[in-house]
Amino acid sequence: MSAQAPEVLVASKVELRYGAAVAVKEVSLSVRRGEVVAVTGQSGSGKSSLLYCLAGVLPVSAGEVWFEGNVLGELDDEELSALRRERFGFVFQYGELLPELTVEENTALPLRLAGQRKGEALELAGQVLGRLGLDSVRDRRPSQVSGGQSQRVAVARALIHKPAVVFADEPTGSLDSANANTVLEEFLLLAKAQGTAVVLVTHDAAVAARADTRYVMADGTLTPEGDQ
Ligand SMILES: Nc1ncnc2c1ncn2[C@@H]1O[C@H](COP(=O)(O)OP(=O)(O)OP(=O)(O)O)[C@@H](O)[C@H]1O
Repeated sequence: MSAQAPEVLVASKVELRYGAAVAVKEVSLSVRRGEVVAVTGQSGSGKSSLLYCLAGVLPVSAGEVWFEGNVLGELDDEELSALRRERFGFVFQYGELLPELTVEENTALPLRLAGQRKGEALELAGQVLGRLGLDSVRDRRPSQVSGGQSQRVAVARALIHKPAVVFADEPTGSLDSANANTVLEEFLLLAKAQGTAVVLVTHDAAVAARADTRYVMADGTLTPEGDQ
């Protein structure tokens, strides 16, 4: 990744409190176009809380998150939803596919939500699924595919609309290590190919090792790896 790539997401002294408890403490971070950033740390250290702040899912208690020239906290609900839908992608531990839709329909969902016609959306979904080796399962429901296939579908859905940033919370945490490695590799290759930045939360050092930049979260504080 080029050091010259522009910043797409910048957090400045972000804090998140749940009542009196401070889960994220004065975290500053910048993510460049196409950069893969990993955040590791023990359970309860605040990784997921930080991810939700960066993605505009939870409002910050203090500080600011900047994305494409906007402060997330200054957008109204409609603007924020549109931004999350169109410019961000999400992958979670268990894929979180919609059970009543086929693999292909699940993948096409972000394009459909952005108003793209069904035929075009499904065609693009078919292409992405093909790149991830999922041609043979495109008409199946999520309950009829394996765990690894299901996570690949989640990856396809997160990337299909070419978002600026994908937020991934333990994206391979439900897979065995061989499967996790392959899915992660395909995920990061596809993201790189389209210039999508990835913010990856994981407790797994082997997963974090694939990132361009690594941070460690401890007790709500974020530190570049090696600086502890
Ligand atoms: N909705 C909530 N209300 C109150 N406290 C919360 C809430 N969500 C998380 N916490 C607390 O905030 C702290 C950080 O939690 P968070 O889930 O961000 O950690 P994490 O590093 O992602 O953990 P894990 O690796 O186990 O998912 C923990 O002490 C947790 O108990």
